[in-house]
Amino acid sequence: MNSDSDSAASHVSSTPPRIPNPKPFPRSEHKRKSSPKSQPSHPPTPSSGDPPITSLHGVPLKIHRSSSSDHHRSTSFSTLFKSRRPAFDPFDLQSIADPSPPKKPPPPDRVDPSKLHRNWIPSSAPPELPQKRLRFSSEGNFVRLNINGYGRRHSFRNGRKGKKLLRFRKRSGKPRTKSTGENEVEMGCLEEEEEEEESCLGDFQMQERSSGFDLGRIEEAIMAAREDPSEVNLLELLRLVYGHSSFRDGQLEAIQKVVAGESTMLVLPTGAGKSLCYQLPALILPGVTLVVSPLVALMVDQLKHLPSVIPGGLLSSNQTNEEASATLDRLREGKIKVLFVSPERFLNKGFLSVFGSTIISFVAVDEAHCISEWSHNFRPSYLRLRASILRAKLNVKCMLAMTATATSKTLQEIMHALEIPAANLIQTCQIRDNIQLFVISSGNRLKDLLMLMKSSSLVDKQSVIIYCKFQVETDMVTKYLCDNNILAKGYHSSLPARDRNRIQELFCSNKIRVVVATVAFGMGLDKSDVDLVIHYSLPESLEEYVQKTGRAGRDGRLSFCHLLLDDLTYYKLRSLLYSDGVDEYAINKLLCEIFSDGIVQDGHASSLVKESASRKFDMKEEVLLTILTQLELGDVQYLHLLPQLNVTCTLYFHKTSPDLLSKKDILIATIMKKSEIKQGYFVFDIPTVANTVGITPTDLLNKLKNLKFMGEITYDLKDPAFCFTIIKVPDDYCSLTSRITNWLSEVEQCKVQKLDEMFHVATFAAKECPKVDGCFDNMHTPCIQKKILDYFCRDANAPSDDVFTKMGRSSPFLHADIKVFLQSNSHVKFTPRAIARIMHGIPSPSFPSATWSKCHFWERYSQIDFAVVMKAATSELMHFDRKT
Ligand SMILES: Nc1ncnc2c1ncn2[C@@H]1O[C@H](COP(=O)(O)OP(=O)(O)OP(=O)(O)O)[C@@H](O)[C@H]1O
Repeated sequence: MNSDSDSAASHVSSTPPRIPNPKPFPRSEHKRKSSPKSQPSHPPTPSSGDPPITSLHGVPLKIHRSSSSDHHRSTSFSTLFKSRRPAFDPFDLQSIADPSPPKKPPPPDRVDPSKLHRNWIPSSAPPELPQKRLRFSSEGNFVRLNINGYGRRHSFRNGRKGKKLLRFRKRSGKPRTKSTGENEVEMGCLEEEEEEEESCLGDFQMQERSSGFDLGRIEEAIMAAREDPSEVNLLELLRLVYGHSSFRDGQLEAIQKVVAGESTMLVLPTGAGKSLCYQLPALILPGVTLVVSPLVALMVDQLKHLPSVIPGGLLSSNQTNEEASATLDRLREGKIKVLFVSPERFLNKGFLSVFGSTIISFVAVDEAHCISEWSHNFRPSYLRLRASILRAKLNVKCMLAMTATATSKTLQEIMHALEIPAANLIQTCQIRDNIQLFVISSGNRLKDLLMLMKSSSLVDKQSVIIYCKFQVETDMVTKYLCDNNILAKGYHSSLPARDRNRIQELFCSNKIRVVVATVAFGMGLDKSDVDLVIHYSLPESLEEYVQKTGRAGRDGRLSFCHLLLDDLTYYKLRSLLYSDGVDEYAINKLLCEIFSDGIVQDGHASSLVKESASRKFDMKEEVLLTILTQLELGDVQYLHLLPQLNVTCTLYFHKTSPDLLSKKDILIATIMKKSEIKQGYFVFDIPTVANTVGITPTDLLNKLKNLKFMGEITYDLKDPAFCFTIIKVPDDYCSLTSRITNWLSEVEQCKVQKLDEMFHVATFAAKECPKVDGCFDNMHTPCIQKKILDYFCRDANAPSDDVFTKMGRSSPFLHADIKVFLQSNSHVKFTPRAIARIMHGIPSPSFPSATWSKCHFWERYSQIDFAVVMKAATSELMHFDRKT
């Protein structure tokens, strides 16, 4: 069964698996075709279009640049914008929404770039014209005011700020070219860049004139707030940059703390304005601000919505080398003030070293609950975000952790990891009081949904999101509504990015009224007037419930959230929570494989091919990654994770014969020695060859890329793998195994408990609420809010109550059925967990649903507690005699 998710790397995420390979920069066909990433399938010919790549401290970079002006052009916004421009087709959106013949649009490539937001992500969405947005209209080149405290700058025609700018520069500790007349001297030194720069300045001044805004005032306000972050000074900056007249709850306090360099924990409800709390300090403080975000889509969205006076950039694992190196170039040139990074980036030594002497003013951790395994959405890669690590590697002293939903236990863990003092917790109520909460106990959710949508109180709601758990459900509900004359669009992560963007755009511009979506919809969605959210499926935790209901009423108007409660969904979700569990013996086997060499060899790279390891140990790839991350970041560091790679390489020679080339190149000689010949081609394992030559697998790949660029070779890569180097071999495998097993099972238990609590709250509202104190009919805002408050504020260290569960504790036929199942599959080796999964209808890597869902017992015991089925399976396996 397909489910959507916001996570690729969290087996402990209560949200389903992430959008497969989300593309931060969907590009035009033209560009895609010429992408160096697309490998020819059979023996490919060398492509002269591929740029030569090398690495700087492990960060892939282009090596060939014809001149510094070329270089500048390749990284400037306007060039990036122009090069991606053809992909954008704003009028296509129009044509969908508006059946009347479209007015003839101006050709896309003639759209005036000066009207585009500098943080606009080309081709992912149409450019928003400045006058349509709340943002201040001084879109453009504010970076040239040198608010970063480093980099080049211009003398402005308004002739302001020369002295202050000079002072920033001294503070940032960057070398200067000359001690006097700095602006003129620097511009003189950079003649080749002058032309481009001047034209940008022209755009900038044109915008400045058209907006009638004096940018000097922003700069003055920044200076004033930097020197004295008083409410008055910060309000002035807020007004100038955002046009808002006051701070919302929690914002001022958070901003003041961060500007003062104090690490802060900020818990504000969805849509309450958390972004502002890192954007304003980023603008005020000298240096770069890193914003860590779990999702590429979220980063892209946040980058797009950065006010243009805050130049931003993005680095994620899914970027092409060109995109990453363009961003790094801009970073080095001081053209980035806020850099969005995925947590995986902290794996990469090259990434860490790229900052060099750049000051990082603070690190903002968005969706900070992902740090805690007790949250509803833990991500192993967030384990890297520890104050000690950030301090040691990046000299970062101040952290801002932000989340919309976290229990006391989760908060405690985040604050511990990021060393945030208890006094610096800023928290407001996690659910906004303009949302009315309804629960309907439903025997037939489809019918009830239709009745709801046609009810007189909801029929006029203009903006509706219906959340489903599974993609198939999304499609089915959409069709049902359409068949019943309610126009709706389905949205899930399997839709092409272009369609997803289009639906989101049309929804945001009120051209689609109803979207039926999985959790993939809503990440970073900043639509203020959603007036109805319907949970077609039970959320997996109160955190998820709060987060999704928070999509409604962001404009403060009264909005409505309905939950359709049915027991079958609860059973299904509860079963699925057991799909990540692992047995102690499987972890032991995995550890033996990871440490199979038994010794530590400096810099020696090992790998674990994801698919085969996953099948061999019957563990999902996400679980494997979690265990590896624990081995890196637990109490003892056993290994160091390297970037993930495709490790099997098939080589094709083109210009020079293999023998001749191997005489000239030691790498080719080693490859030939270490290769197997398959169908006449050399096939080798990248880490093995890299270890023999004494380089890292990433460096080896870069060398191959160079040879490819020279036309000597082409190659195919396959077998995605986790790569790592061993730092320490465990002294005691048994205790390490049991520690990891216990930890994973506690995490699993925690997730089950969260679902039980959600179900309990919904069931109470639907069936037990005495309907006093404001609750009536299906409206249960008071009682649900009270329970949510209890849940989030519960003492972190108090033993958790045994939450009521509806799961059956026994069944008269369970043992007999397991016996029959074992007899009819006597040729297969089962573990108790594997049997229990089949009885609950949960697929696993070794027992996929394609094979096992045909079995008579598949899902038969999904209403009996998983632990009970597993216990019965253990007992039957012990007594099972394969010969009978
Ligand atoms: N002080 C303010 N006054 C008026 N509007 C504000 C203020 N602060 C933020 N906003 C607006 O509130 C909206 C939501 O802000 P933002 O996206 O930062 O919320 P968020 O808390 O990050 O939400 P989410 O949890 O969904 O990411 C934005 O449109 C923003 O412009």
